[in-house]
Amino acid sequence: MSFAAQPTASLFINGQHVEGQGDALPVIYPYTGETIATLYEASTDQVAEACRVAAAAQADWAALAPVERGRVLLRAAAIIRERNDELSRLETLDTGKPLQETLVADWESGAQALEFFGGLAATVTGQMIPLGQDWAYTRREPLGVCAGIGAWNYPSQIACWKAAPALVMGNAMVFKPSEVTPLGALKLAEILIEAGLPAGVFNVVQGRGQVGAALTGDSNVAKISLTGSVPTGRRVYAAAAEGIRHVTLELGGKSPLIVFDDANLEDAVSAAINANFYSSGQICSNGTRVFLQEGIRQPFLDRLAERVRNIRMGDPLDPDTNHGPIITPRQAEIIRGFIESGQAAGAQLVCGGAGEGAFIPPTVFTDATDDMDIARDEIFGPVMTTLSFFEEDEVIRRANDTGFGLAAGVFTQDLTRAHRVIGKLQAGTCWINTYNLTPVEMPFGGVKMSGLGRENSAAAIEHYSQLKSVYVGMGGVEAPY
Ligand SMILES: NC(=O)C1=CN([C@@H]2O[C@H](COP(=O)(O)OP(=O)(O)OC[C@H]3O[C@@H](n4cnc5c(N)ncnc54)[C@H](O)[C@@H]3O)[C@@H](O)[C@H]2O)C=CC1
Repeated sequence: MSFAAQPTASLFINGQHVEGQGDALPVIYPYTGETIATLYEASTDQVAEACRVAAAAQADWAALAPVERGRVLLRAAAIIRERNDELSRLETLDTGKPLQETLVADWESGAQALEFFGGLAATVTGQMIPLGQDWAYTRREPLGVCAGIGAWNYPSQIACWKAAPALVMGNAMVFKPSEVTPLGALKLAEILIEAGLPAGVFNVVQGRGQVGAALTGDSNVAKISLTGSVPTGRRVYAAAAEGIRHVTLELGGKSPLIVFDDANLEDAVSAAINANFYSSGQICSNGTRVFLQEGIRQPFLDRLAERVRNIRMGDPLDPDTNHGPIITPRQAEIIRGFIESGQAAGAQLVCGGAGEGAFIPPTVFTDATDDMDIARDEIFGPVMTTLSFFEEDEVIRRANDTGFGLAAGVFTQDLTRAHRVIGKLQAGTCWINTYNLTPVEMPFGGVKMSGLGRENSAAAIEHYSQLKSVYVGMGGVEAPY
């Protein structure tokens, strides 16, 4: 491959590239199955060293004026934009996602987070609380060392979404990307140094689950922010409890997208495509349970099947490709298992199916029922399950009948119904007449099993800081004796 994916070394600690002392971590390009780089996991000692270094660097970083910290992030955002082409190619090699997507959705979204929090830095203030003669004030202070742990579907975006609010509030970070997609975070570390971040404030360790577990349990770590599956979230939460550490959990989902009879058909179909097939369906907030009101059901399915024929599946580096391979053979096998189980349970395929090798085409099921696995479990692949409904109350009840609560969408032209239904849906991130737009200005996160805390927006500031209250005595002090 002409494009060099092999990084200088696997880890980034204290501003230096450092080779990992653990097991090998091959980086496989999902399209060809070719090993494009070999990295090495961090040893337990190296994880501890990264956390120590971060703790040592954090105090001076926190002592800077917020506007100075913000400036570093703004410079990093500018560097990312200058190098977007090169970074997006690397992201495509790391994830297999079409260049058409990575050029606009991955590093660009990361740059927006750095820009947003960089600009917000100087606006974070405390409160002055009058108490008669005395008064109190609050300070919003950093937590210390934050651990970031990422999933493989948006590796660089996830790294930026976690680093930006953490760093701007004066924390240091040790980030562990997914073992499947380790490359982008190393680029972010280099870019932040180039933008003026002091060495040690942002560090990268690599490895599988046990490296994540070591990070989660490190005594220097004050907070863990995980993007991953529910089972991993449960483990991280339990480990965090041991040290009473803060957590943000961005976990999985099985989100409803409800299309009423009066919806704009073309928009609803577009949204359902975006909500199920972008990134080959490997998106946590996807609206994979598409509830269709009986009157719009058939026109919707017909138009969807027609539109899906325009898919261009193939080489992710080809600028015309809009549907890439599945991240790993193992994930493809899991997705195929769900497709088989849907068929065995009696659901009908409108289009798609098992596909071949790394590719699974956009797959749509109809005649599904709420109790089928394809309607209950997160598939994390390009599989849409459509379910029909008649009444508003009925669909709200069925939409909420899940342990997950990440996202939800409603399509209707009836303004009052849109807000009424959204008000009753148990989901952290909702859309009306669109789907899967996650601008940095809007809080993002889930309820129920889909997670805790919020990323993006000013809401994220609260999750990367803590309040100190200061009572100021202005008079004498009385005592009982
Ligand atoms: N809500 C959100 O923002 C998002 C959620 N996700 C969810 O992520 C999942 C897919 O990503 P995967 O990488 O397969 O998830 P995963 O849960 O297998 O792994 C996530 C990360 O956790 C690490 N990890 C594994 N065991 C650990 C442990 N015991 N302690 C600490 N870290 C550990 C992994 O190495 C990886 O870096 C899906 O469920 C998806 O819904 C993905 C993207 C966004």
